[in-house]
Formats: sequence, C-alpha cells, structure tokens
Amino acid sequence: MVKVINLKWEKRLLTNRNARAVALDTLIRVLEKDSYSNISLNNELQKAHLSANDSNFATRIVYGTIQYKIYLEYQLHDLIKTKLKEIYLRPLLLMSAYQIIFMDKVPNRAVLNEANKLAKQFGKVNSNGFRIVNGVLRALIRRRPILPTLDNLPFYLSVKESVPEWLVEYLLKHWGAERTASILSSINEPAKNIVRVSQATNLANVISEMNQLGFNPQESTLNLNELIVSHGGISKTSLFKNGEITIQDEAASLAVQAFDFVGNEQVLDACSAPGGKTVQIAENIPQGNVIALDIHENKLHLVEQNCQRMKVSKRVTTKALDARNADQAFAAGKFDKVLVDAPCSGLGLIRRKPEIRYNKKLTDLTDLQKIQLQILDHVCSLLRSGGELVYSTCTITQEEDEDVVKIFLKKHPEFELKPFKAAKMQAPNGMLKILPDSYGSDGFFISKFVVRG
Ligand SMILES: C[S@@+](CC[C@H](N)C(=O)[O-])C[C@H]1O[C@@H](n2cnc3c(N)ncnc32)[C@H](O)[C@@H]1O
Repeated sequence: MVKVINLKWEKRLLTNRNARAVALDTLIRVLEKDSYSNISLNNELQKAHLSANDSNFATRIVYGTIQYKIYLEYQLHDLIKTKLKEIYLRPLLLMSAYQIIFMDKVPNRAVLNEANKLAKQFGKVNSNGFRIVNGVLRALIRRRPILPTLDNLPFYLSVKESVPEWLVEYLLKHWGAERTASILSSINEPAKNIVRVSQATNLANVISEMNQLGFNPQESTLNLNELIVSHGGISKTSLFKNGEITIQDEAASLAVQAFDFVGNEQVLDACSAPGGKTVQIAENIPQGNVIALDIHENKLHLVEQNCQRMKVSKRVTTKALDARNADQAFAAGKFDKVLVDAPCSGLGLIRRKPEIRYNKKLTDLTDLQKIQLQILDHVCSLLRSGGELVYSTCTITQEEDEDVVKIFLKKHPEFELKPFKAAKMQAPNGMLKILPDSYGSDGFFISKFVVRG
C-alpha cells in the first residue's frame, strides 16, 4: 500500500503517544465490554488531559475503528493464526489496521512502533502479544485490502460498507441493489456539521457572525433555518451559548415544521428528551405551552437545559411519564397538537452514531413497532377535534414507519393522514421519508394526522 507520509505529522505523533493508549482503552470498553463509545471516550479523554490535536486523533481512531469494524475484521481474519487470548489484542489489531488502511497521513512504521509499545504496556508479564501484533500488522501492510467476491452481494456489501449482513439484506429487499449500495456508501461519509437557527433570531445576522468566525455557513437543501457549517466547534461560540443556534439535523427539524402553528397552542411532546423538538415547538408558540414527557426522568434535565439555553423555558413544562399512561394523566381533548417523536431503531442516524449498526437486530423492528403503536394509542385521545398529530422516527424501516401508520389508521378510523409542507419539503400523501443518501441528512420519517372532519 502506498501512503503519502507527512513528516510533521509523524514527528507529532511519535512525541504524543497517549492518544493511542486512550483510543485503545476506549475500544477495549466498547468492543469487549459493550460500553457506549461516547461515554467511554469522554471518560478516557477526561482522565488523559490530551492536547486538542491528540484528543482529535484519539477520537478519529475510536470512531473510525468502530465504523469500519466488520471491514477491518475481514482484513485481519486470515492473518491471525492464533487465538487472541488477551482482551486488548483484538481492539489493538483493529485500531492499528484502521490507521494503516484509512489514515493516509500516519506512516505505517509509526503504527507498528506504537502498536508494539501498546502491546507491551497492555499485555500481561511475559506475554507474547507484541509478537502477534507485529506479525499480523506486517502481513497486513504487505497485502492490499481485500473484499469478498460479488457472487454473494449481501456479504460483499456487508464487508465493503461494514454493515451487518441482516441489514444489507433488509435494504436490498426494500430498495434494490443500486439504492442499497448508494445508501450504504452514504452512511459512511462524514456527517455534516449542521445547526438550526432559532426562530427568535435574525438569520442574516447569524450568517454574518458565522462568516466572521470562519464557519462558512451554507444553506440547507431541506430547510430554511438550518445552516451547514464547515467544521465542528460551533457549540463553543457565543451564538450557541446565547441560544441563537442549536445543533439539530436538517431532516429531524422538519417534524415540527409539519405542524401548522397559530401561536397560542397547547402542545404535548410525548417523547421529548433531549429536547431538540421541544425547543423548536416552543419557538413556534409564543403564547402557548408545551408539556414535554419522557419515560426516563434522568433525561429531562437535558430538555430543561436545552430550553433554558434557547430561552423558551417559560413555555415548557417537563414531566417524567411513560407516554403509554398519558391518557390517565391528562384530560381527553386537552391538546391542540401532539408530537410523537418515537423511540425507534435509530437506523437513520448511523452516519452520526456508527455503532448503532451493530447493536440492532431484525426482531427489534417489530418489538419497537409495538411500543410505537402503544404510545400512539394512548396519546391520540388527548387531541382536541381538529387538532394535529405528528408521528416521526429517526429510522427508515417500513415496520416502524409506514406499517405503524397503516396499523394506527386501521385501529383509529377517526384519524386520517393530512398532506403537509415542511420548510422546503412537501408531503402530498401525509408521509415524508428521507433516506440518508437523498440529501446527506439523517434518515427520517414524518407523518401527519388529523381527526376526520
Ligand atoms: C427519538 S428520542 C426523542 C428525541 C426528541 N424528540 C428530540 O427531538 O430531542 C425518543 C425519546 O423517547 C423516550 N421514550 C422511550 N419510550 C418512551 C415512552 N414509553 N414514553 C415516553 N418517552 C419514551 C426516550 O427516552 C427518548 O428520549
């Protein structure tokens, strides 16, 4: 494999070795102990006190290794001739393979040297782990990356895009070979840095300030108040701290825009944490109120923090409640609008959260469908006649999206789908599905209902 070697990078990497140890510690937790990547990485970064560059380097190794786990395992599989007994070995081989194959600026000999040292540091006394690591990585460097043959398309795509085979088969069944390949390659692209500008703020002023700060904001294709910025770090700006902008995907924010607001409504946000859409609803109803539920009491402080920062707290009340009990807690017909942004498989978010792909299985889709339908069953009576119900998910599966709509309508013939316009998007049949390759946004589903007149 030919790599362009940047000597400045090499020197920096060799003098700052801790980044890789942080990455390895994190990956041991995530890959061998099923911990969450963001929590484990934050904990390890906090302990290590790395420079900003080294933190970025460790972060890239962790997320890249997780993102390409299946692909990397395939590269290493026939090079590993012995049982990997020590817990650090598999994560170390995977993260080293990631650097060799994907990080062009990192010289292979730096990867080898550092892997060697980490093997000695993490291995037991008298362990021969460093020899295994050395042998496998040298063999990998000699050989080019490989892929399975195309004869078995699901397996080929599973390895190539590092997505479990069941999910590839699912996509193939629903969208065919060409679209599946497009969806899969798009979810491995870097996620956009995207912000939503508060409706209480002047968009032109925000754009001008972002330009001054070097964020080079660009218009979103989907949405009016969303801006794509050139790089991360926006949450450190005063625009963010003062509640003029928030971080919200351009497809996700369409769900609230599917409502036709008057401005004084009573709204129920049935599944609200961390509160992105609660804030957005509150911005639309200067004389109204939102009740924001979540089953997990410990997540409600995120909703409250978000509302406070975005200066809409006065119009929001949070309440820990299983939405499946909402019809016992509130009077029938109390609300003008109800949003069910349901718990779901989250498969529309794979680009942002690479491990989602490994945590889900086919049966989850129907298990989640049951919960989604139960929530809808128990909130729909809370809507006043003429009120609007929006059901949305951050997934793209038929079971959790169109099938939920179909089953709900069958059980509740008093409801019908309502065509809607949300920012730059139209949903003439009352449903809008955005696949991750359509606009480079999250995959998202929105449906809107009204009580039949
Ligand atoms: C997709 S997230 C909501 C995201 C949120 N609407 C936003 O825009 O920030 C789904 C939320 O539903 C909550 N949840 C799951 N089951 C629930 C239930 N039975 N009742 C209420 N909330 C539930 C989860 O804790 C999670 O916070």
